[in-house]
Amino acid sequence: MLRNDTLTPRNLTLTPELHGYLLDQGRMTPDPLLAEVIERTGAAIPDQAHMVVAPEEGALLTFLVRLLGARRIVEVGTFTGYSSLCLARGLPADGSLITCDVSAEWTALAQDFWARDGVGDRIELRLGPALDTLRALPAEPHLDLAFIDADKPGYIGYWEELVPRLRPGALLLVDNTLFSGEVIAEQPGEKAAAIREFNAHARRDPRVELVMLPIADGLTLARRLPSGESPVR
Ligand SMILES: C[S@@+](CC[C@H](N)C(=O)[O-])C[C@H]1O[C@@H](n2cnc3c(N)ncnc32)[C@H](O)[C@@H]1O
Repeated sequence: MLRNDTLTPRNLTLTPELHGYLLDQGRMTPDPLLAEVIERTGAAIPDQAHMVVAPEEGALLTFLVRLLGARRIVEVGTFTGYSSLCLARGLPADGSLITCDVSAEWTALAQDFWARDGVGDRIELRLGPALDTLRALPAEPHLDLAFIDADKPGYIGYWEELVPRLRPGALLLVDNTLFSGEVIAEQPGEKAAAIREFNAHARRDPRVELVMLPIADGLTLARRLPSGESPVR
């Protein structure tokens, strides 16, 4: 068994300059519409603007949708629509994204951006507590990808509704799973404690295999195992 102190973290501190280089060289710099989402969110909702996913994470969402050839997606946590745009842009013309939120005010901004991007017809906004929306979805496995990025104490409930609805091989992505590093604090705050409980819950789940990436605030990728397939680890 490898001791923890023999594992050297390889992660870099991203200075603004290095972050700019990463976005540029990875072709992940927000295009004018995505940049406008960031700017208008900052102007309209300055206290909450940090909730928009990072540009590199948004680019990864589009990439994964395309990689999987995903056609049916569910998102929990719309806000002003940045991640929805990234997900919808990866969909084929007949693909669909259902996105859940409780705020009519914040998602009004999102709807404007989607329409202007030409992906509005692929996105269905469902307003109301996400748990109710997820419970109303068909129970059988039909989703190719799902993304959780909403209230942290709700994560386990969202996971439990989404995992059975994933097709074999489908991906469930979960945001903020390192929660600014607070997940390992001795006395984590309420949200970090909820994420820690969620992480332990996901880690024990035999229906999926997992990786956790230190991108942005931490992103967990869970792949629904086809029946008879064992996790690689
Ligand atoms: C972190 S933000 C989502 C950010 C978004 N993914 C983006 O890239 O801009 C979380 C969102 O979850 C929504 N939310 C909070 N509690 C919710 C609930 N119980 N059901 C549905 N949405 C909820 C909030 O209104 C907020 O817009």
